[in-house]
Amino acid sequence: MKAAIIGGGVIGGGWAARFLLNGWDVAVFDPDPEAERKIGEVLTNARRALPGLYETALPAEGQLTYHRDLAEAVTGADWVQESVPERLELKHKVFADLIRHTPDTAIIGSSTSGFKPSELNENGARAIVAHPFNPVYLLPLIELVGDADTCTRAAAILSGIGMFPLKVRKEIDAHIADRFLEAVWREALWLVKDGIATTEEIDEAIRMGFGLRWAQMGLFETYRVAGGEAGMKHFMAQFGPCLSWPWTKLMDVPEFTDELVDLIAGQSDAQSGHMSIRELERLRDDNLVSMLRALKTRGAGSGAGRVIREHEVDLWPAMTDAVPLRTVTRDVPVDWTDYNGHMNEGRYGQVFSDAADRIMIHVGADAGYIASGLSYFTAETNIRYIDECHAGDAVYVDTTVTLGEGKKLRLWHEMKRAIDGGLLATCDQFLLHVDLITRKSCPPRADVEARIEALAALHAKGAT
Ligand SMILES: NC(=O)C1=CN([C@@H]2O[C@H](COP(=O)(O)OP(=O)(O)OC[C@H]3O[C@@H](n4cnc5c(N)ncnc54)[C@H](O)[C@@H]3O)[C@@H](O)[C@H]2O)C=CC1
Ligand SMILES: C[N+](C)(C)CC(=O)CC(=O)[O-]
Repeated sequence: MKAAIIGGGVIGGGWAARFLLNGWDVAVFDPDPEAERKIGEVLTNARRALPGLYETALPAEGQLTYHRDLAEAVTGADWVQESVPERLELKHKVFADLIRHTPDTAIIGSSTSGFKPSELNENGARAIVAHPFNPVYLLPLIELVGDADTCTRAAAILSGIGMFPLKVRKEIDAHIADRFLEAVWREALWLVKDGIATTEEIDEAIRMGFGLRWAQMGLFETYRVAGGEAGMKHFMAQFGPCLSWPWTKLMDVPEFTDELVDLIAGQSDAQSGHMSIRELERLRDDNLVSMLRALKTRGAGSGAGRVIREHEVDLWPAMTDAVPLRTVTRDVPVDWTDYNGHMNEGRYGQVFSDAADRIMIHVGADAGYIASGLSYFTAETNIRYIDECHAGDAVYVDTTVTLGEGKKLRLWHEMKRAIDGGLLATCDQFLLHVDLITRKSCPPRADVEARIEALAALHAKGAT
């Protein structure tokens, strides 16, 4: 599959990374001579962050090309994403070119933050709004607005690259999410202009409190809980009247005078000017990866964590009866490294535990089997740490079944670096089959026992 990225700035660069790291070929058209360097830097950050969201490897990267000619960039494209600056006349000019050269089968998406499809298509273009959020390679939300059939096709494609398509029912200026962002931005500008708070104090008010709530429950679920046992009706009765008290400046927007711009830019420099934009991006990405990974862990996942869990299901490679078995292929996430600058020892246990889980699934001791009250417990592990590995390293685990006899299962795992096959760690792991009700060891179900014994016999014969 091929994506053409028209405009490779902050958002176009993020789109290029999202498609490329999900295995698409990407062609970029941007007249800025600096575009290639900027996209290269965005890609370096994306490669470090995105694969770490998953417990298994993403597809092999596609091919990235840069083009001086728009027609060449869109040739053979399945998706064309316009991300030029937010000026309607510029978008119209770009669409006029795109309509002439884009294959009829390709979807044309616009990253516009606020224009409606009817405005974008005034001159006969056929674009839909596909509005992403920065950083496009990490945040799943994508607002789709426009022709219903095209949006349905678009949603399937975007789900396939790990995004969360939200179809907007009716076109409206600034779609859904930017209506909120504008409201918050407007209030924040007033608070700075009126000398009530600095940029830093406003950021603290968000990140120390409601910002954390919003990432996992949104607005309405959070307020339902805030209504206590009496719920949403009580919450609305108590806080509804505040809307007409002066708790908000409503639609009144402060004028962007030079004085206000200098005030805000100056405070922002004092707050964050000690870090470069790329450093701030890496800090943001590391925090987002940690938060998104945390949101994956409960049940089927919460909020954006659920989207990553669902995407991951399609990424697991099928397992065959090879000897040894390739049980893990993954990248080391940024939050797995410690003060020594390498993967923490505890995480090796996680990797080998994941490898054992894959063996269990392979022999039929899967989620249904566990729900039936049977499982395996690890009774002993002996890990040897042989070489260091770091955030972003691609690694894999090869596993041999060294014993499969009744309730006893013994596994030998070798964790290796993907780039050169270098041995990173080994693990000798002994597991016992258990009854989850009595919490005592017991023989496996006959079919699982037969699979384990067959695997052990095959592995005893040696590598295929
Ligand atoms: N920056 C943000 O936070 C977000 C921006 N957006 C939307 O994404 C779009 C792009 O915004 P940014 O990436 O922030 O802007 P940007 O200024 O970072 O990048 C725009 C890029 O378009 C290129 N460009 C200009 N004219 C062009 C042309 N005729 N053909 C091809 N490329 C051209 C520029 O050289 C530049 O690299 C806008 O519609 C914006 O509303 C959407 C979500 C978030
Ligand atoms: C500021 N903005 C309107 C361009 C923001 C967006 O459109 C989405 C985002 O990433 O915040």
